[in-house]
Amino acid sequence: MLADHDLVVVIDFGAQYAQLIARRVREAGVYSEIMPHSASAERILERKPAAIILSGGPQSVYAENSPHIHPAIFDAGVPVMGICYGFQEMAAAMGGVVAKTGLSEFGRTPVEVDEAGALLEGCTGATVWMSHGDSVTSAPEGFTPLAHTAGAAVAAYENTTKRMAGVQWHPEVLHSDIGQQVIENFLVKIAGCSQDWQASSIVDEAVAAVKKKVGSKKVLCALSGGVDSMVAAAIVQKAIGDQLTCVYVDHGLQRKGESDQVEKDFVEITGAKLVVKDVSDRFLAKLAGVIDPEAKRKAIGNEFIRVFEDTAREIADADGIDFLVQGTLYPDVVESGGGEGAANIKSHHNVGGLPEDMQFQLIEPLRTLFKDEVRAAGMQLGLPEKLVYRHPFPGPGLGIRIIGEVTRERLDILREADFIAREELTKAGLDRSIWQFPVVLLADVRSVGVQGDGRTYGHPIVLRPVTSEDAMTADWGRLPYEVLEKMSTRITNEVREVNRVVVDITSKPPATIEWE
Ligand SMILES: Nc1ncnc2c1ncn2[C@@H]1O[C@H](COP(=O)(O)OP(=O)(O)OP(=O)(O)O)[C@@H](O)[C@H]1O
Ligand SMILES: O=c1[nH]c(=O)c2[nH+]cn([C@@H]3O[C@H](COP(=O)(O)O)[C@@H](O)[C@H]3O)c2[nH]1
Ligand SMILES: NC(=O)CC[C@H](N)C(=O)O
Ligand SMILES: [Mg+2]
Repeated sequence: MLADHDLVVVIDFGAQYAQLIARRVREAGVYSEIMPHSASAERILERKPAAIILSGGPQSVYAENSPHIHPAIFDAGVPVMGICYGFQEMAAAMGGVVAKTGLSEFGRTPVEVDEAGALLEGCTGATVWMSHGDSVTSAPEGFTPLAHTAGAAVAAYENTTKRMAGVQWHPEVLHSDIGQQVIENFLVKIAGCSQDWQASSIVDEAVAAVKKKVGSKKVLCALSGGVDSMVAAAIVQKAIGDQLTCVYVDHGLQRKGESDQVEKDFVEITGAKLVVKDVSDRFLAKLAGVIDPEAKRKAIGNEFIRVFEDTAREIADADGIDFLVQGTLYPDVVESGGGEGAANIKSHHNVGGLPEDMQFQLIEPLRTLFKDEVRAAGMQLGLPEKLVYRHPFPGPGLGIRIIGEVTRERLDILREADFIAREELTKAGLDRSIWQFPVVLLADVRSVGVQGDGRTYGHPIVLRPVTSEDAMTADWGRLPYEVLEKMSTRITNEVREVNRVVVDITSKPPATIEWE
């Protein structure tokens, strides 16, 4: 398949962003795949890579048992780029010094360019996205240090003779200026790759793969009304038509108006079969007394599957139903610890929250993709823009936006506050500039207020507007003060139990988008 194209191998050291690196390389017109750091040097070199990129990772290169690449990789004459942990790994392997300096940097960081070289050509300074605790304090001999930040004495280096280079920051994330440029500079100027690869249609490949896998069997699709499952369903419907039945689970953790909209919009647009399961009692019973976020996620993930199993039994013919379609995306997989050696950040209900005894074979046509790639596929499939650009909403819904136990009463409070905040966002015309807008109830926190000349002892609501491209990194959304004021006034006036509204101004990292 790749006989005519250069291949860039991304070595995954347990990064949150390995797939994102591969994707940026593909965006630069060079085909790219990921391999685990545990792959042997022979296995990697057998692929005849035109270049290798070493990803970031949670470990420290000098620590015992930290992951390493075989030194043969650095001697093979193949161009290598290191990113974050990979940058530190390359520095250490080539004779530089890596240390914990006590100067961590997380999120937006200004970088000063000392000498642009080939890697940073044309750049004098930039704002980049950092996420590190260790630093390269001295570049290896023969490597030119190119840049520094307040917390990283050497933030970039290159050795054009050896065709090696690296950066401490994350050029693969959207929030780094000159990110794509740095990757392209490495690929083209340092490694000499040809930019002749084009992503063939994601949709056509996925349709063919589903046809082959399913044959004439019946398939169930978990449909949430969100973009991902709608695109997944549309792909499967294109492949196997009315062998498909969609199931929407109304678990009582939805936002106001959500359930009606799913029934109306989806069936109208696709004409697919839809079963709606009204099971809020079941979910609330499973969530009673549960406070730990991971326990909540697992309880919800389990119950989802139990409902799908019940539905499969109800509608199956003699053959039964073996396949379950989910709109899982790559961020769901990697955050659930599904990347090679990746840390478990949170168990997404559809990946890490699935029960161990699940009988279904999963069909997840979007599992290696990111939200904006899915949106592009949705537009290509002819789905309406209004639905394709809906804000994402997590499967566990308001259940992970109530910090504390989930009860009906608390859900009602949050549902109202969320509705007001979203209504004001839409009125202000900001739906497209804000990527997602969680509204969170701090149910176990109370504070004193004065309302109508009397004392109140109510709950705070947190507004969490964010900008992002793919949920892997995010910045806090700068809502205009007038809009925030309107939200705050309306929420405290209209939702009796709330007497305080606060805004979350943290990027991801260090925070995540959701609070649990
Ligand atoms: N209420 C629900 N009923 C049935 N399936 C669901 C429900 N909520 C989530 N799912 C399943 O879990 C998957 C992951 O949920 P997620 O919220 O990430 O995706 P989505 O809802 O399809 O898209 P979006 O990210 O835009 O909300 C969905 O694609 C869908 O397959
Ligand atoms: O379907 C889902 N099931 C889950 O369990 C889940 N947890 C987080 N999210 C969504 O994923 C994106 C990244 O979220 P975080 O920054 O909070 O990890 C954001 O868009 C979140 O809303 C989920 N979606
Ligand atoms: N994001 C990373 O790759 C981090 C690398 C290393 N764990 C550090 O903290 O410096
Ligand atoms: Mg959703």
